[in-house]
Amino acid sequence: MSLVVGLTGGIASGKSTVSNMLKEMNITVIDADVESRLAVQKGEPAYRKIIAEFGREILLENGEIDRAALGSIIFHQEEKRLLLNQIVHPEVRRRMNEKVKQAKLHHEEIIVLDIPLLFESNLTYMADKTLLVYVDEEIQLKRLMERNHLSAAEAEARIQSQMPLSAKLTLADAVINNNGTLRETKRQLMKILADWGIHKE
Ligand SMILES: CC(C)(COP(=O)(O)OP(=O)(O)OC[C@H]1O[C@@H](n2cnc3c(N)ncnc32)[C@H](O)[C@@H]1O)[C@@H](O)C(=O)NCCC(=O)NCCS
Ligand SMILES: Nc1ncnc2c1ncn2[C@@H]1O[C@H](COP(=O)(O)OP(=O)(O)OP(=O)(O)O)[C@@H](O)[C@H]1O
Repeated sequence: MSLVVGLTGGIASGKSTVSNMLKEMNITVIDADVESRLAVQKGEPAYRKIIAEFGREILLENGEIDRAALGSIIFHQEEKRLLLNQIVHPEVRRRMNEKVKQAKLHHEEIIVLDIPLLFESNLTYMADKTLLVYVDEEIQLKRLMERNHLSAAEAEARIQSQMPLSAKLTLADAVINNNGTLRETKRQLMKILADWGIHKE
């Protein structure tokens, strides 16, 4: 019976960093952000719905979604964000469920679902355990600004579009404090996996 772990956090809290550590241990990670990108590619059902709702001004020259343009809309207008979520999230859930099914057929010891909005979208039913990657807000803001080359206002708008990380602390089964070094994050990850009966090098 596979252990299904819902990995979550906040934007730029370190989910992908932890996901990469898990992949290095040959653990299957199913990434909601990756599935979300695939779901909105040209020709996909969600692609047509997004154009119908947001217009062709959110397209690049090559006809693909201009992610920066769409982001600048939805991270500043809640009703537009909810509209996009209604279009994209069902497709993401469908695609992830398919991949979970495939992974379970291979009787994998552990399957990790990297879902940024695990708690916001009430998706904890998909997982046996939830693992939060926590970071202090000022570090989160700094890392997001540096990674995405965003202004403080733009980064803050993205952070404010999610449940505060402090509120997620009480919801998760386990927490990795990612304020420190990668080495410290890895050590916490290995201990949590071991506590859950998953022993990796
Ligand atoms: C708005 C979009 C086009 C911006 O694309 P961009 O490449 O800049 O960001 P990316 O997709 O890599 O997301 C980066 C992070 O932003 C946060 N985020 C993305 N979408 C949302 C959302 N609807 N609500 C809150 N936070 C979000 C997540 O922490 C995510 O990890 C894209 O995020 C999108 O299509 N979002 C809607 C689908 C969604 O909710 N995805 C996130 C979880 S499935
Ligand atoms: N412990 C750490 N020390 C220093 N930098 C870190 C640490 N953890 C993550 N980072 C950096 O912070 C940024 C955000 O990390 P990461 O991309 O893993 O976050 P995320 O939660 O996956 O973000 P998103 O919500 O956008 O998917 C990246 O540039 C990453 O290299």
